[in-house]
Amino acid sequence: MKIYDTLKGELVEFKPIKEKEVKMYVCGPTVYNLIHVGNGRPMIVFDAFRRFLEYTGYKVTMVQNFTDIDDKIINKAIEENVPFEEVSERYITQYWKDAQNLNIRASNFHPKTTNYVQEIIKFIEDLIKKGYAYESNGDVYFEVRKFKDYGKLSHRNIDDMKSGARIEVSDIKKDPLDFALWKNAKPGEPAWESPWGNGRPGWHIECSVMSGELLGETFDIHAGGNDLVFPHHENERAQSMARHGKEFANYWMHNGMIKVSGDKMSKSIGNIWLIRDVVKEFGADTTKVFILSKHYRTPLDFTKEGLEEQKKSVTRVQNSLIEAEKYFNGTVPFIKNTEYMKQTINNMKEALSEDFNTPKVIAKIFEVSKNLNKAITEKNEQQIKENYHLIKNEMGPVLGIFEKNEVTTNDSKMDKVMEVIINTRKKAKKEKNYEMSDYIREELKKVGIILKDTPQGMEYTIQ
Ligand SMILES: Nc1ncnc2c1ncn2[C@@H]1O[C@H](COP(=O)(O)OP(=O)(O)OP(=O)(O)O)[C@@H](O)[C@H]1O
Ligand SMILES: [Zn+2]
Repeated sequence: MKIYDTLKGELVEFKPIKEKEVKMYVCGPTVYNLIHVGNGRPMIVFDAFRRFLEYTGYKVTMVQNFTDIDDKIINKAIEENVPFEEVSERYITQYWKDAQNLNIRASNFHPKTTNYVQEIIKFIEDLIKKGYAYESNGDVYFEVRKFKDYGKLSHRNIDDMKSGARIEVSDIKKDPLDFALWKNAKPGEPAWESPWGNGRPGWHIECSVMSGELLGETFDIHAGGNDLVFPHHENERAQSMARHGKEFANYWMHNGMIKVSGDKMSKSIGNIWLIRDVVKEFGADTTKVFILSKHYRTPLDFTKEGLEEQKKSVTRVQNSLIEAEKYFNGTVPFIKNTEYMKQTINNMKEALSEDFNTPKVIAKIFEVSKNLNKAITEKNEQQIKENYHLIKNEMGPVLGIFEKNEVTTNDSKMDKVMEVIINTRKKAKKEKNYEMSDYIREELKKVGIILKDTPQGMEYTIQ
């Protein structure tokens, strides 16, 4: 399998540290707001990548952190006049709702920064001992010039960076490039005791610590959005390599940005689309297909038109699956992989082994769905089974799409619930409990569900 490694700046052959095992770390969200489509991209892409690794026989250990202490969280807590934990816990809970709606599997570990403060302190103490960090005014800084490899991941030259205008000048740092490992707490801010006084961890250190604790000092793949390459990942790498004296992550994978009219979709710019709103309007499959139909490293323009377009194709696939199920009265019989199936599966594996080329696989799914429709029209049972199982049990699950019948599941569940309600009302009427039967009718009416007596029995309509 080949992947593009940001550090080497080229496609490279992937070789895990331990045969058939992959340990990977994905930078997770800072939990002070609801997840937007931009944050959704690494979730969707790396969930699919992990599924593919597992599909090809790797045992994967995946870690995705929650940054649950940070300036943005503190500011939100001050705004709302609540403890910072209330903000972070609220958005972690909401994260899980979004992840579940998107059919994204939980990682093996979801560590939170605040649970690793002692390990963080220890890590910083080691960096100071080794001469890579210094204390200043209750803060602790990493001394970038001491780490010879600095800039290698983001392909930047340390002297060019220094002349860059965006780095603030401060008299408490030895060098403007030095970054905070530990921040002295201002009065009233959340703080932990440390050898440097009360304070809290800087942003980058948490990922070095949690990845090291859960995956080891050197692990296979580090992933995240490409907005994190510098400074976040450059700094993570510097800290970890300075402390352990060995490579941090063997491969670096970065997804491109979701953009809106040319700008990065971002909370700070305010051009965000919440993932839950998009899933509600277009469904999880369309949201995921929209993202996976572009190669993960390229920028992707978010437009409603783009989603609408994608929804048409996705609905065609969903309908073809439903029609196949109907053809066999519910369950499409199992079939042993035929030559056609084996070849299609091999094509998929080849595409995904070439820097995770999901657009090729999505295009193939659309083609297989067309074949499925044709087979249904021609009543060719063998081909119905082949094409159906290719989508439903091979290509779909590998990417995390078309696993649930989005079109029907809710409708049929709703039918079932309504059947129970209608029967309860019937029973109430039979027992002359008119108060109860009227209550049921009126309460349903309030939410726009109208009961109607028809020659076939009681029916309902939703307004
Ligand atoms: N527009 C985007 N497109 C793709 N990935 C993104 C985008 N915005 C954030 N990410 C990724 O989402 C993950 C979670 O990031 P985080 O919560 O730190 O968001 P963020 O970068 O602070 O968002 P924002 O810029 O909206 O404040 C990271 O891997 C980050 O790279
Ligand atoms: Zn990180």
